[in-house]
Amino acid sequence: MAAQTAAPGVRDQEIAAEQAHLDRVYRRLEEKIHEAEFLMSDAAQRGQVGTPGALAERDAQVFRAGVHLNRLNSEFEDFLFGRVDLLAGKDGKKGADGAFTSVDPADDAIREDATADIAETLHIGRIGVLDTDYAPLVIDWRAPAAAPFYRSTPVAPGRVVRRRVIRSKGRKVLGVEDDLLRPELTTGLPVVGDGALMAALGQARTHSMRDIVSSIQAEQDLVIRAPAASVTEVTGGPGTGKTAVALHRAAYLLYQDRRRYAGGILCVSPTPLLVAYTEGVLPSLGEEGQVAIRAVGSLVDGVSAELYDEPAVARIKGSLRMQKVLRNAARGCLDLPDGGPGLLRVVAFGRRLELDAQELSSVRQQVLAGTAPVNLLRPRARRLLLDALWRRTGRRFDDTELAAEERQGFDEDVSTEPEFTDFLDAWWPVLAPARVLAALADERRLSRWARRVLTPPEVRRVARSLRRDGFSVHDVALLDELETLLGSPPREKKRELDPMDQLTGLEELMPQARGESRRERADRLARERVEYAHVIVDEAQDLTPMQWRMVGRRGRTATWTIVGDPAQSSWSDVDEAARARDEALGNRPRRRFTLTVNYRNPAEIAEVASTVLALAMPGSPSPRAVRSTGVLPRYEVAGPDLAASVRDAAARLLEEVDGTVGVVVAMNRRAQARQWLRGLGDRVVALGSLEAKGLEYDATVVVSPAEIAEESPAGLRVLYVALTRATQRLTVLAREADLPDAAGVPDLLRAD
Ligand SMILES: Nc1ncnc2c1ncn2[C@@H]1O[C@H](COP(=O)(O)OP(=O)(O)OP(=O)(O)O)[C@@H](O)[C@H]1O
Repeated sequence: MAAQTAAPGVRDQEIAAEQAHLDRVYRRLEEKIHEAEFLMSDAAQRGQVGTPGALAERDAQVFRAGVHLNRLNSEFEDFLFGRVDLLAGKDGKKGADGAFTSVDPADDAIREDATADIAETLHIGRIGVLDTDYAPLVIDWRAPAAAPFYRSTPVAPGRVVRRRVIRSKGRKVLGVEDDLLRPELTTGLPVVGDGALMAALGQARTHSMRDIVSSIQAEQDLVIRAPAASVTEVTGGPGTGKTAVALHRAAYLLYQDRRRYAGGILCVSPTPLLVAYTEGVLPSLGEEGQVAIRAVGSLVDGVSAELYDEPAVARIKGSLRMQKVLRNAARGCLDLPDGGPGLLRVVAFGRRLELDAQELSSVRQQVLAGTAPVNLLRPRARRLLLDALWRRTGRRFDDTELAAEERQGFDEDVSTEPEFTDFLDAWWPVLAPARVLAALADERRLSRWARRVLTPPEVRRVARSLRRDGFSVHDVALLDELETLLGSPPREKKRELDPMDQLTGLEELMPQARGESRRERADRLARERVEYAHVIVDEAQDLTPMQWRMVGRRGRTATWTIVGDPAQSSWSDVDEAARARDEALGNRPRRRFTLTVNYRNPAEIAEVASTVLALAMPGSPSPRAVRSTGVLPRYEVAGPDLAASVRDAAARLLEEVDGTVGVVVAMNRRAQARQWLRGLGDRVVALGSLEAKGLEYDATVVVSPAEIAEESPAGLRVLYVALTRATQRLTVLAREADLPDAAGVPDLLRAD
């Protein structure tokens, strides 16, 4: 992109000009904080009165003031980050935010001698700020008028002559980076710096993802602002910004239609590590509370699974075949232990009444003929037992009224007898999903429930995996499926949200009224919520069919944003997963986008990765790396002491980069690798290959590509993920199994 560096004096002048603008913005913000504080305390008093009339007075102005107050108090690092200088617009109409919305320049905006005047200058920031005369001092990055800041390119610049990114800390402007989008014009605008994108990409990484609000690129902006209808599907290779775009889209949707998304946005992430890495992005965009970011192993209330099944087990547990097994198990569990009690004996009308095993079994069959969830069939089981006992009394009445009265008395007497209630509890217990899943750990039982669905070796494997302590990531989808099959007995009614709160969002602004922090409130809402208004799925290629069913249940009426890359899929049966995904999304129309530029890896690393991509998914295009560092990947062959070789490679990278180092090993070496790196500090982390999903580091060590590739049928794709995590440097450590050549390059990574 065109950029040229101006003389230092000009740079200082430009920084001073932006400083003057920022000072003005802060003065205005202080006034607004003052106003907002007054309005909020006034609203709180009305809120305590609690009459509908008083509540209704919490109008949109209060809401906006409160949003400002909350956000302003969040102390943004770079509150004001952008500026565009624009030619006169085509129709000259102003939008709701006071800025011209036309994208094309007016016919006479450019004179014949290629000179032009700047007609409008807009500053872009994390929230909008209007001056006292309603002129926009700062435009919210999500407003339509801010789109040219992101969308214009030198090929299609529209009205934008110069785009500027402003770097500031607190209230001080530190620097500016300009892109000149119409270098052919003479406008008198100075251009400073080498462009914002490169400055952002070159920064050292930490263990938290940063927002990209000041350098969103045109193809990304189209996704972020895509209309919310139905399903937005985004594919793109590693580092193309899919995760970043998905998170910015959540913030955008909330800005566009806060009322609709009061129903919550769920963002499903593959691992807890990726949740921890990304969860700071939305608060930095001024959004917190409405978006729940959850690992796929934490979607079921009260469960947080971090164990991984071996690939062969994961493959079975994730497949749709488990539906049938679980259905059998949910019903079969009623017979535990040992077929359940075999005799019901009660006393009524002074007589002993009994139902033997055979009669009980026929009652059970009759009840199970219904399709309702097992726990919800309990009242029917109770009724049919009473019917059978009543028949045992042999009573007959000609008078139907009398018969009904007698029968009612009988039911009341019998059903409150401890003999009857204890029997019912044992014979038709309220089943919890965890109990049913635990029952599958018994191989004999499982083979009964899995007859003609799983092979005997598969039964053995699954049963064995369920005998260890704790749940695996794949168990969680099974628990959720069981929850549906079993049904929850009616729970205590939750407090209804005050509809007025939802209208004005006041609860979000004043959580202190309930004595809870914003974070506590977000957690509480997430727990109470079972369905969401919008569901974002990150790394969607990894969801197994059973996981798609689980996620689908949380967004039955939602709109969706789904981001992923088939070439990074660690799931072996890609077609089965695609079918389950179609089922979860139904026949909602889909809008598809592809991202093509790799912002993470320098070209030198991307090239090595593309060698593996050609093996993992022949014919799949590699994204284009946006920059090159001139630093080639380093190839080393591990000595007999693998631990020492890994440690040395990591230590060397720690000296070479300022930020983080990730060491990626095959899953079964995870625990070992943590030990190897002990004492090297918290800039370095050890990761199992599946845990590396979505993460990035300044430098990475990939230990034995062959070991990673051979771990599972999807191993080559997992290796592709491992090789694409570094922003600056990559060391590949080969072992014997990698068949390294004389230069240490493993067989799998050789281009020939
Ligand atoms: N427009 C941009 N400006 C600055 N940085 C960007 C931009 N787009 C992406 N990045 C950076 O590139 C890196 C990769 O982005 P992200 O993790 O969202 O990619 P991804 O497509 O999800 O990758 P993967 O498929 O490997 O998980 C991140 O550091 C992100 O901040």
